Amino acid sequence: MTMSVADYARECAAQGLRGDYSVCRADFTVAQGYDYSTDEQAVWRTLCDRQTKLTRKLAHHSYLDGVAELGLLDQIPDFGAVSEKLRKLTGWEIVAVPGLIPAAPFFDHLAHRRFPVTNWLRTRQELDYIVEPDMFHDFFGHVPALTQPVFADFMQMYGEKAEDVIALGGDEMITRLYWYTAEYGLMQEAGQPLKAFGAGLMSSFTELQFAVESRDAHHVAFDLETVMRTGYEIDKFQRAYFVLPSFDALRDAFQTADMAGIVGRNKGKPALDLAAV
Ligand SMILES: C[C@H](O)[C@H](O)[C@H]1CNc2nc(N)[nH]c(=O)c2N1
Ligand SMILES: N[C@@H](Cc1ccccc1)C(=O)O
Ligand SMILES: [Fe+2]
Repeated sequence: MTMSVADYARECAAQGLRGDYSVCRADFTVAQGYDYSTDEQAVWRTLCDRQTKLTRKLAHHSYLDGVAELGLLDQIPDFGAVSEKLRKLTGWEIVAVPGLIPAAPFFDHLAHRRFPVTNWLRTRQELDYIVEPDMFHDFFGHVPALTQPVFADFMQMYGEKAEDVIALGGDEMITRLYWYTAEYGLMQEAGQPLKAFGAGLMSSFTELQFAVESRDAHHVAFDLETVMRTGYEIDKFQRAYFVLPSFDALRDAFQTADMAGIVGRNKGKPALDLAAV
């Protein structure tokens, strides 16, 4: 692992990130510490109610199938109980983290079928959008699809491949790929208008609508190498969203990619300007 918890804690504090990294284990996990206030429980229910009305209409069926399977969004999830359920369905579990964690430990968790979920919740002032991942994003956005066997396998493979790419020096490139697919991807669905696929869209009231429905949203056809060259910002609406033809197309692109070639060609080059793609 390239970064120590202490160094990362200093970096996050300097950037104004909200998590308490002082209590992290070496793999960046913490105890969930289930002691949420009644006000936080109310914020959780409000978030779920508002967002479920949107996802019903705008989310890809692969996500909605997961929500149906996972059920129960009426209170802040107990990570232990959810993990028990997931373990039976797909062999995944969720682990608590204090917030954003570095790419290497993040992908190592995925490779071992553990999904990191932040243990704190956004405030009432951030119902529409928050600039860093919180529990609502991590749980509501990412966890439902982990109940689906094909997706569950894909996410583990993602973690494994990512570790290979990081070893080649491509940590920025693999992070962009994750960003523009798992976080902000759009996906086509037979006989349907364009749908949202990425978790960063599922958890934001305003960006979900913008990305899928706004005429100002810039949509670009998915191309793996282009994605891996395209820079991003985590705290603003995305300047472009890549459109995936299907889940199978994503998996195939991933499986057949010549990652060593891509990294070799692009390492050290400046990120692509989104206005140009
Ligand atoms: C891999 C890439 O950096 C990506 O944005 C990861 C990093 N760390 C994370 N950490 C948390 N808690 N949640 C996330 O969604 C991510 N995403
Ligand atoms: N912007 C997302 C949260 C998020 C931040 C950073 C990275 C990924 C997701 C939301 O409002 O829910
Ligand atoms: Fe995320």
